[in-house]
Amino acid sequence: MESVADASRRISRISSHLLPPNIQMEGCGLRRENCRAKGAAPGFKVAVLGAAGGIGQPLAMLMKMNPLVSVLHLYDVVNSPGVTADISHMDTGAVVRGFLGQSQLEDALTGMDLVIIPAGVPRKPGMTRDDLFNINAGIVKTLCEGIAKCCPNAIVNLISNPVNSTVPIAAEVFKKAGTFDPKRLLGVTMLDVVRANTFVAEVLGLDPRDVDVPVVGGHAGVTILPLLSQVKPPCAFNAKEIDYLTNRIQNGGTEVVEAKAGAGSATLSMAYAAVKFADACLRGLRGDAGIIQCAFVASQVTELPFFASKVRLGRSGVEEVHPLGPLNEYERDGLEKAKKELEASIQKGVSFIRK
Ligand SMILES: NC(=O)c1ccc[n+]([C@@H]2O[C@H](COP(=O)([O-])OP(=O)(O)OC[C@H]3O[C@@H](n4cnc5c(N)ncnc54)[C@H](O)[C@@H]3O)[C@@H](O)[C@H]2O)c1
Ligand SMILES: O=C(O)C[C@H](O)C(=O)O
Repeated sequence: MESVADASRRISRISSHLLPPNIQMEGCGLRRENCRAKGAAPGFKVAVLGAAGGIGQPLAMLMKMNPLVSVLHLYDVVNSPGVTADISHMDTGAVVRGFLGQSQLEDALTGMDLVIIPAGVPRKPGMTRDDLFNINAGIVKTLCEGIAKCCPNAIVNLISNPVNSTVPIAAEVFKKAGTFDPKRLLGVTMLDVVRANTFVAEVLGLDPRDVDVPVVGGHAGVTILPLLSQVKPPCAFNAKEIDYLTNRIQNGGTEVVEAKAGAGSATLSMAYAAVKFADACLRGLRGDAGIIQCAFVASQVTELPFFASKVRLGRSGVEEVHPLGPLNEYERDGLEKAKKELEASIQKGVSFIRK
């Protein structure tokens, strides 16, 4: 089996050119460095950390297809050379470079505009997201230390679970490094919105693309709070529908974990949601107006320091955190339950760094 050191050397060779790592062309007398490619076209530089994983691979593929991306860095502690070689053959504009192992983390991050983090272990049946804390907290800490050092102005999209704790961990790492900008740290809760749109559309008999359900709070169990009273297009649900939809949206992740029966959690729908969210962040960075998405961010919308709600994205990241709007009694009850659990998860993340 190839050692990490050998694989590192191999990926360095592959990554040392702006051209994709296609086969060596000496056989026909042409070396890669003699090709006429001038390097990356204008666009954003994006890194995916955990790029060889279940989410990372389809996410990397979809980001390679995004016309706003000019450079795509794929980092993982295993298998990134293969994923990089594979994706680099796609005939889209982004130049792809691979990075393997901690020794290449800084190169992976330097100069990035957006860093997407799906690194970490997923759930198995019977586990909660919080059961992932012990492993994923350390992974997120290390990666965020790298971001603070190498690309402190990058927008960070944090996917690794438990999001309700990993976002506070990231914030504490950045505070310690003196680089924390609350506008640039976003926990990705887009999958909850994607699921909510799908399930609500099913109940209403609509096309999910025409449905918009705000989902606020956090990203675990009762902290996932769909605001069904604010669905667009405006509609009414009966009590049975509200119970069914709220439970299904809150337990959508568990539904997938159980169906995968030990083979991990949502990867494909998550990659789709992550790319939808990353694309919104990039359009905001480009200066597009009126880009609103839900995300778990530093917030004053409740008394908690972090909360998921609608945010307006722009050139500096989160430019405005929207208030929750009018809630009905069912949602007000849900909000109290969500806040109780969220407070403990946030505190757990903060203590992990401050201890
Ligand atoms: N926010 C959400 O909505 C959401 C949705 C789905 C999954 N998730 C979470 O995303 C995470 C990844 O899920 P997955 O299914 O892709 O898991 P996976 O095990 O398939 O992939 C994780 C990848 O992370 C890599 N990794 C581990 N340690 C690393 C490190 N220190 N640096 C860089 N990479 C490292 C692994 O090598 C692996 O390739 C899990 O924590 C999961 O719970 C979040
Ligand atoms: O459920 C999980 O563990 C993964 C993810 O958070 C999800 O919502 O699918």
